[in-house]
Amino acid sequence: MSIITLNNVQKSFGEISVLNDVSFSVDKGQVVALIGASGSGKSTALRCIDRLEVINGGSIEVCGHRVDDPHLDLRRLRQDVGIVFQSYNLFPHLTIEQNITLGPLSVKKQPKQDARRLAHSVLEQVGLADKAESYPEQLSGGQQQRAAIARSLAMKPKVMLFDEVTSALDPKLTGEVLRVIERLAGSGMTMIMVTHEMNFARRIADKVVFMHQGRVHESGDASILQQPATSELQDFISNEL
Ligand SMILES: Nc1ncnc2c1ncn2[C@@H]1O[C@H](COP(=O)(O)OP(=O)(O)OP(=O)(O)O)[C@@H](O)[C@H]1O
Repeated sequence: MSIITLNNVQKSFGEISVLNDVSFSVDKGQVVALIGASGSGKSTALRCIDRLEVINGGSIEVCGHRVDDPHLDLRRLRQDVGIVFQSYNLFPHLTIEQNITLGPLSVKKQPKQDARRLAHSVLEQVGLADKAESYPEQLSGGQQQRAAIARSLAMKPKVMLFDEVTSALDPKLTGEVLRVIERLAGSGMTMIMVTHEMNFARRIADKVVFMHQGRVHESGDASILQQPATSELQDFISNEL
């Protein structure tokens, strides 16, 4: 059963058409790798799913929310959809625990004790149980990114969107973050990840969506990375490896 559906999505910035007739769906529990060259529209597609961008045509449905509906309840959408970016966006003046409890306290109005308990459980999940009292600047990039993932998880999202979350990290820190994402995928979380980590995509993606010039050019299970049907995907993979 699909939990995310994009149907003929169009998105332009002024005169520039960035997404053309983009359609794909994600089933509950599926891990989707969204791949493609720089500028092919991957981040824009992800941002449209969370209504950080408003689409110009087509439709998007996520966890039962019609994202293109002008009367969409944004707060409810954002509770169901967690999104993590390349830049961790943690508040520098708050401890890791305070960063994580902010959403549960202010959006979900959870009692403080419950929010703290939750923070410790999600920090444990990402291997940062001992960093609750630290400030972001005291953490490595990989640790900050894992804290950002924990912050998203504290909102108990039904789906997670990852936008090139390891692009700013060196290989060792990248590995730490990918292991957290892999564990999350193993626990049944539905996710879309925009990634340039082809080996990672090959290992954990149930479905690969290859974008080229604002269109879904090829999609299928991870075997398309081994045997691409189109020369564009073939070229892309050769350049990435
Ligand atoms: N807010 C914006 N205003 C104008 N143009 C934009 C905006 N956001 C994205 N674009 C343009 O849309 C196109 C697609 O960008 P997008 O970031 O979605 O690509 P991408 O595939 O994620 O690339 P990358 O791998 O480099 O992040 C690019 O040409 C970009 O310049």
